[in-house]
Amino acid sequence: MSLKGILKNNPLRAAVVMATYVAYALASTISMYLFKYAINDLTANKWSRFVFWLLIMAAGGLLAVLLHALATYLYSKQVQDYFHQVRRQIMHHYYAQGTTKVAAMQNQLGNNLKVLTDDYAMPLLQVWQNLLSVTMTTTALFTLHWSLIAATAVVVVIVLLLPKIIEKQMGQASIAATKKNAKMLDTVKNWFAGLSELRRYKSGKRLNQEIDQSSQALAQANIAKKRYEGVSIGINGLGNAIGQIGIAFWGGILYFNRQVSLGDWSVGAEFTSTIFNGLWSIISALTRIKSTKKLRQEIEELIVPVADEQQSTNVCGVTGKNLVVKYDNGETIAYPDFNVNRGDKVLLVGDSGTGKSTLFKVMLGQITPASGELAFTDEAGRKVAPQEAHLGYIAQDASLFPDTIINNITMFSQKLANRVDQTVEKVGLVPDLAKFASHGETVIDLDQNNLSGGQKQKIVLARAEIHNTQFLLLDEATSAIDSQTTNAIVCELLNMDATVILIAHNFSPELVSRFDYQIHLKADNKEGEKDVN
Ligand SMILES: Nc1ncnc2c1ncn2[C@@H]1O[C@H](COP(=O)(O)OP(=O)(O)OP(=O)(O)O)[C@@H](O)[C@H]1O
Repeated sequence: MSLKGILKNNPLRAAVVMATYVAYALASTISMYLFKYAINDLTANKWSRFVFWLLIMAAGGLLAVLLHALATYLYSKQVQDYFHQVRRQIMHHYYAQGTTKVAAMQNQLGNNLKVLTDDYAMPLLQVWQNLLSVTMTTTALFTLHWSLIAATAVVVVIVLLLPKIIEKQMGQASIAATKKNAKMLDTVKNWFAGLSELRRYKSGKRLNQEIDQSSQALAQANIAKKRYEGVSIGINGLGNAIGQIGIAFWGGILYFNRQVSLGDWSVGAEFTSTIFNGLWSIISALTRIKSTKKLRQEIEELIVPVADEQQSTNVCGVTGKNLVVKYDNGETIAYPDFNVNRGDKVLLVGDSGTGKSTLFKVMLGQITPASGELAFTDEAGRKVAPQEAHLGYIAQDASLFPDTIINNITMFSQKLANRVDQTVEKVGLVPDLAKFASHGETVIDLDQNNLSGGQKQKIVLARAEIHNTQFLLLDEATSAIDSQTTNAIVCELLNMDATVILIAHNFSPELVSRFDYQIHLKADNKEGEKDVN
């Protein structure tokens, strides 16, 4: 996130924007300069010449307004195009990293880019615009009397030093406000995810408390930010006012000593005012730009090109040796050694809390074991590094997307469209689809929740089936499906070539006996054993 990035996004348009602002500054400075002649002609009673100068000034002013509007429009386009790219890169970063931090992502894509538009991109423009008008006005002022420049320079140094007083606090306040905003989004996400439960148990009070707390913290952070902004504006304004009055006074002395004309004095005062307003504007813009430094660094880290998804290899088997997982809270789970071969159908059992889901997380690379070894093998029996292993994972709460049921099964791959009918039959989804007017083309409405838990699970099972996943981990993936359909689905799974490891409770002994063997985790010493059927 940088000025270079904004300019490079469309170099030609950037050049036009800069040039248009130069033309704008030139037009407005010249029309201001002409006022000197208007005043001098007015004091010399030359009425028609006075009107002539005013008309020329009006034309210059109009031209300046048009140029300004055009340049501002083009610059906004430039910035929005750049931010569009940045958003894309951030999304790609999160996708490639496989992040699940939704609130952080929302904050980066929404709030933070808005802050950067207001406090970085627009202030940059403010700096450029005012830099031009200060430079041109200073040159014009020099033509009136050299000492006006010297006096201006003295006051400028004072004006430049003043904002240092508040700069650090401004930056900290800005960061605090963004952090509190992220916290607020997180709280909303975490608590509203369970809204129906909170309503069921009439726990609205607690929800209010939580939202209230983060909302208050955010409000306070925003107030603090505004307070520092206010103080900063006050300090700059004070310097500006002192400067203008001082220079007008000096111009007055020059006029009384007959060193400048009345026209010079009045235009000089106007120029000084432009210089101070311009400097004030540059300083406040720079202060705002500086306050976004950390935020820009954060975004910069998100937009550095990241490698595309890692190449993954289909795996068929897995072995675990002396595996131990340690959670931060000290919870330690030691696993029995296991060796799952290609095509094995394995039931992972054990009491609640013995570490079944944790073992899946280790296999999926979400948790790194404290010790021991986990190794995957591909079709040819070659070892595959865990980070490269391609596994199918089906959890209790199915991941669905707001698109058609068919697209949720094929995961948007047109190549698989011709196998959808056969697949939905295998997972028992046909009677469910018949209930919808648009059948497989029914769009899944994540807000309205137009599918039952069982239907969702069947869709995800169909997804794994149609993609011919060779290694399937199922964590209570049929918990919401009736027992008859579960039996049918499990039988279907057991007939597949794929290696299947399944966690399930309450399977009938008959169904259990169809698996090749069980890996049994035990609670007491967290050491388990393998029971072969
Ligand atoms: N993120 C975590 N931080 C700390 N401890 C955790 C975490 N996740 C799980 N645990 C603990 O690890 C142990 C195993 O949890 P896990 O979810 O793997 O059990 P499980 O056998 O799948 O249970 P269930 O059958 O109830 O789903 C539990 O005691 C749990 O409290």
